[in-house]
Amino acid sequence: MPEERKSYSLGFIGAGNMASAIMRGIITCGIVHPNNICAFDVDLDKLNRLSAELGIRTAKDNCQVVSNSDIVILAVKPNTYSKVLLEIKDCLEERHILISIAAGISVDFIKQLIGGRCKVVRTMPNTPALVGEGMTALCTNHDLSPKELEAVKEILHSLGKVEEVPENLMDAVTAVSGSGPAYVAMFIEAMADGGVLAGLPRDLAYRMAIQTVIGTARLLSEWEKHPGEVKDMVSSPGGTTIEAVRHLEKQGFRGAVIEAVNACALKSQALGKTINHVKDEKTR
Ligand SMILES: NC(=O)C1=CN([C@@H]2O[C@H](COP(=O)(O)OP(=O)(O)OC[C@H]3O[C@@H](n4cnc5c(N)ncnc54)[C@H](OP(=O)(O)O)[C@@H]3O)[C@@H](O)[C@H]2O)C=CC1
Ligand SMILES: O=C(O)[C@@H]1CCC=N1
Repeated sequence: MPEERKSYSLGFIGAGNMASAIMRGIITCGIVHPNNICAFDVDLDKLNRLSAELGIRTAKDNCQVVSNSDIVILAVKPNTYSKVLLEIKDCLEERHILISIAAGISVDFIKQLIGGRCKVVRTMPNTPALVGEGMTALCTNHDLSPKELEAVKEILHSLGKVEEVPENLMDAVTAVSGSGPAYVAMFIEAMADGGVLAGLPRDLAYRMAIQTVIGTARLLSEWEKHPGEVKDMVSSPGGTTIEAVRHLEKQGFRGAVIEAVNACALKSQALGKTINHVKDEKTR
């Protein structure tokens, strides 16, 4: 549907896991043509493979990504942000919108490094963007014009659901939706392992565990049920489920998840502090 495609061009600095998930989401949804997507990655093999697969353009360096784009997504690891921002600073113009997807990095930090040369938006996407079921948090931002905000939201909506949150919640968001796919995948793996222990063939155990998570998530989302209500619906008195629930409680299942999410949020916070510290040293 070319008529629905937008005229803005998108640039990616870094073409790793999250960049490729976002690109695939956007291209599948059809809102930006691959010809209007340009990327650079220091790992040229990775960049060229992705370009061959998705039909996106490649740049010779990060500055060329910026010059070729209206909206630039910074998809490198948080500890590479300072280096890349200093590298692209002089290529940035007022027309550019820089989208950060990094854990722990604040809008202020980015703006300071680039000397406020363009608008900056902080987001936290997640990998289910690959299949259009992403959850992206977007920081409330008063910098952007309504039209610019609409363009950014359109890109994020093509990846799945979007929630606007104040920036002070971004570490918690990272801990729930940003990193969450890893915990859910571990749960599915463990559930399938349990199934194999009980005699199921491996592939059948995975299919059943995956569909059970998809189905339960849809039930919670579409019927707006409380999770405890769904647990109660499944647990017959003296039955099989309550036996499993008892074991999960005994092994500290919920406590382990709560502690893991909290540790992740603290790590995101600490990451931000360390990086700000490094930046202070550099610019002193
Ligand atoms: N993975 C996830 O699920 C999520 C990640 N994020 C955020 O996304 C960002 C990227 O993470 P992720 O995709 O997992 O990381 P990856 O390591 O998969 O991707 C980063 C890519 O950037 C490349 N790179 C390193 N230095 C430069 C440079 N100077 N210029 C251009 N490219 C460079 C890396 O190459 P090389 O490997 O050779 O160093 C790598 O290919 C992070 O900030 C993370 O916090 C946010 C939400 C979810
Ligand atoms: O593990 C990380 O640091 C990134 C941030 C959110 C998901 N992955």
